[in-house]
Amino acid sequence: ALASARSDALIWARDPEQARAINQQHLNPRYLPGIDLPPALRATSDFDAALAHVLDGPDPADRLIVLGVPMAGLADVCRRIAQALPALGPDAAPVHLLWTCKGISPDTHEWPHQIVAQALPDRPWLRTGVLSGPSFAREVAQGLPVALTVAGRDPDTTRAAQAAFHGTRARIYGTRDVMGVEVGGALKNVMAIACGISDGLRLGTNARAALITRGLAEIQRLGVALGGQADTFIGLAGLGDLVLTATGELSRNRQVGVAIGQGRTLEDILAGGMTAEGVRCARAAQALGRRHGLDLPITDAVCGVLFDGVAPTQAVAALLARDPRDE
Ligand SMILES: NC(=O)C1=CN([C@@H]2O[C@H](COP(=O)(O)OP(=O)(O)OC[C@H]3O[C@@H](n4cnc5c(N)ncnc54)[C@H](OP(=O)(O)O)[C@@H]3O)[C@@H](O)[C@H]2O)C=CC1
Ligand SMILES: O=C(CO)COP(=O)(O)O
Repeated sequence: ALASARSDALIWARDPEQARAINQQHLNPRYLPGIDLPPALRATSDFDAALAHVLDGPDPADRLIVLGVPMAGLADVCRRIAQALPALGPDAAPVHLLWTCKGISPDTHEWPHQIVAQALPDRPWLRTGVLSGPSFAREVAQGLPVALTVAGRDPDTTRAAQAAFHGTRARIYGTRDVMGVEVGGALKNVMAIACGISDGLRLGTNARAALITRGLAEIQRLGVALGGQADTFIGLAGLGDLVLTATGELSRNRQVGVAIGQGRTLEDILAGGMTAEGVRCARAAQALGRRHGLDLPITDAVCGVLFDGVAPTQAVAALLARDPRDE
């Protein structure tokens, strides 16, 4: 998206072959086959060179890094940034660092902003935030319109992201609610698995709408308990991304659910190495809910099916048999 409107967008890929394909053929055959990338987009597999490119740009007000790695790679990439970024003085122009990952650490139950803060402490010139919302990568790469939320504690960060993407096909809304945006992004993946299971079982569109609506209530319940703002969950990073992922055929989390509903095993589905963040974060969401004394029945049902051998039909029956309650 950035390279569609600016000539200075540089992508770093750890695989030199991928960087070469982007530079020479303007293609990303592994992840976005068949899509022509903007000719202005350049790539490198040299991490230090990528960081130098950010620091040496002509406009010091324009230093922006977007981390597009999955949760499993976030700490690692942040540590590399910590090693490679020189210490800048207190008067240095800020460097804005955004991440796109959606999830919770399965081991430590940490959120992305906590992982980033731990890996990159004591750098007042580094301003951080999360970029999230309904955004299938393939559609963004095709130049189709997309609206996203950027959340950062410092308004400079949201402004920097909005300015960087202005003039592209991506429209960015700002908020300060980092926690709410991260909870929305992580939990919608769990709900997308639930909707996929329902659709794989051919339970119909009424059931899907029920799961989306009650799933949103569950996401909001956890998000507010963790300090997020209730309104965030009816925005792009909440309802927007939930609707997209629970219903859109491009969603990998939804695809996992559909395959399970059709009778395949999780091991078999993930054997190809597909990133489905909802699988990795469902248990952590469940644990956080329990710690806060919250009722998260859909998350519990997804965990039961994914990890505890509960049959999908049995999980549906258990959800329907819960005691009646007020909406
Ligand atoms: N795909 C989408 O439509 C969207 C994804 N997201 C979120 O963004 C995050 C990234 O998703 P996505 O791009 O789809 O993930 P993919 O797994 O498809 O791609 C990840 C990219 O990150 C690289 N990578 C993975 N681990 C590391 C690491 N430890 N160090 C360096 N590079 C690494 C991969 O490199 P290599 O090929 O060498 O393995 C690959 O280039 C996820 O949390 C996802 O939920 C958010 C919005 C939309
Ligand atoms: O987060 C996404 C769209 O906003 C991508 O969803 P999947 O990870 O389920 O493909």
